[in-house]
Amino acid sequence: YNPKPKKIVESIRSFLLHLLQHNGDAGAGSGGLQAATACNAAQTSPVSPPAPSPPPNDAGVPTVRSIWDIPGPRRLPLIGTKWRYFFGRHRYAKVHETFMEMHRRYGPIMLDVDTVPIVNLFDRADMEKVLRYPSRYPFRPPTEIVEVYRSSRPDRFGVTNLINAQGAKWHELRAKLTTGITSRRVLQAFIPSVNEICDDFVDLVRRQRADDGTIRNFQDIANSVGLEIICCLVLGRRMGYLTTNRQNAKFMRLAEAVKESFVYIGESYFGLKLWKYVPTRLYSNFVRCEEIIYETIAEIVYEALEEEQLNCPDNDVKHIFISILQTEGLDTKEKISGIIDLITSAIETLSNTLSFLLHNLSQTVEYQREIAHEFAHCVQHITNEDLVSARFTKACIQESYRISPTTPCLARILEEDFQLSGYHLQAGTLVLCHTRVACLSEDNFQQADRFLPDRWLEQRDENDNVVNKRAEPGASVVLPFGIGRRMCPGQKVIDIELTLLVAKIFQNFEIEYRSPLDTQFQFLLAPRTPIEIRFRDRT
Ligand code: HEM
Repeated sequence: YNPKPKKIVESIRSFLLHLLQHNGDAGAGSGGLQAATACNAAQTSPVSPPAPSPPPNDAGVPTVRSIWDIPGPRRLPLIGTKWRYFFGRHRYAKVHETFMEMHRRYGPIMLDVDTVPIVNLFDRADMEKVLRYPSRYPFRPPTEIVEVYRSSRPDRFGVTNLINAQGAKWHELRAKLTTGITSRRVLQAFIPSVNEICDDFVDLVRRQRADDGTIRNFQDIANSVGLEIICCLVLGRRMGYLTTNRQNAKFMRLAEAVKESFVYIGESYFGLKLWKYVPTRLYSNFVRCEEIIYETIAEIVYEALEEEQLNCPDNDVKHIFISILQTEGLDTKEKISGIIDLITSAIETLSNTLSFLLHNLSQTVEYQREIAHEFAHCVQHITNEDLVSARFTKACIQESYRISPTTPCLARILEEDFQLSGYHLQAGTLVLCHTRVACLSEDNFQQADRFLPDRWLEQRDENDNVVNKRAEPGASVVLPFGIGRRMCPGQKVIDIELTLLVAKIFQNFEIEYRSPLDTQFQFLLAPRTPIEIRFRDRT
């Protein structure tokens, strides 16, 4: 670990520079502190306050304002607006609610100041401008703590990885690591295996539920199914996490380490970031999780590789990880850590998304019946055609992404100057597009706080012709997987996985959420655990 005193000087210098600028809270009234402590306000945002119009110059022509004119919480010497996160652990865990409050208070755009200014966007039109910018290599800010740790382990990791890389290097990694998991042909051929895994999941629920039908730690089996599916896709073999005792201590440690590492990544963005200079407890904990993740998954990958070599498979049916390992132009470390990243990305994201979706569906038993009805004709395996025609199930999933996404915002670095909500932002500015806030705003969705899958359904006549296309004005901000060239390469896998899981669950059970759902920000938005769900056999 290398302390970097130069960086400390840089940070201090940049804050001193900010101090020379306007000092925040310029927008909607006074009392930034008050705004920041009002974190537990209601979840949904009413219609947004309009952007204040630009002040006219002497000739009466509205002037374009700079980044430092953007309203936001008061900026303090050296710590900028970071003080907002210093009020106990809950401030950080509830940061998604704080952003709702910030939107209500400051309007469509808000400035935070960290080591650099961060522009928070809440307005749909602004987000569309930024996210739909036709970029060759979209620029997403890297996760610094991952970069710092990985560069301290050159024995294991290449110079960068897919999630953090930029420019031509990112493009190369993206092309070489994700071709298999995004291929329609590969994924369609994978559907029978996902069917089997989902059947095993249903059996596991039956075996593990208590006498009253309750599963007490639902997140554990949700993690197991996520890992089983991604290992089956990438490594081409069943791991047995759902059917055997392999759901053992080692695997539980892996799932826990993935979850915890997201928490530490999230925390590393806030506060004073002392971990950059000294190995703080946060940094040491993060390293501990990363080591568990690397060692456990590397062991799985190497085991699979050994078996593959023993069986000498036909070249045409190469598994995704073998294709990656045989790719030219990347070094072995980049390939192994790329495979590990793909597997890791698929565990917690799926588990959170499934838990939120089941919570939303548990509120209305008719929705559960409608899903069961949609798949009633599938006695054995569900096919690709069944998945495509399951309109109601897809509408439920889409609505759940809108109302309870696991990724509440998307980050970009502007590649050219932009005018957003009347402010001039220069190329290089870091912006956060708060899609969750926009999805919960009445500006974009009527009855935004209600789970209403019908809003995504077209009206059809008796011959199944569309007679009325529903046009939700806010549809463009429902972006659970991001957008553009940098969007999530796992989307198609998750589409299949989630639809099949929901289909099999409601073919077999009616569910009831037994634990209250509380959300916490852990880099991803996650349900507070443990989650208790009662599964009653469908009669
Ligand atoms: C419900 C599950 C998932 C959600 C909600 C999700 C969401 C996201 C989002 C929002 C991004 C950033 C996109 C952007 O900046 O535009 C992303 C990136 C990424 N995701 Fe996912 N993801 C999920 C599952 C997966 C799975 C299953 C995999 C792997 C198979 C995966 C691998 C990745 C990778 C590698 C990136 C970085 C892509 C790049 O920078 O080029 N994700 N994901």
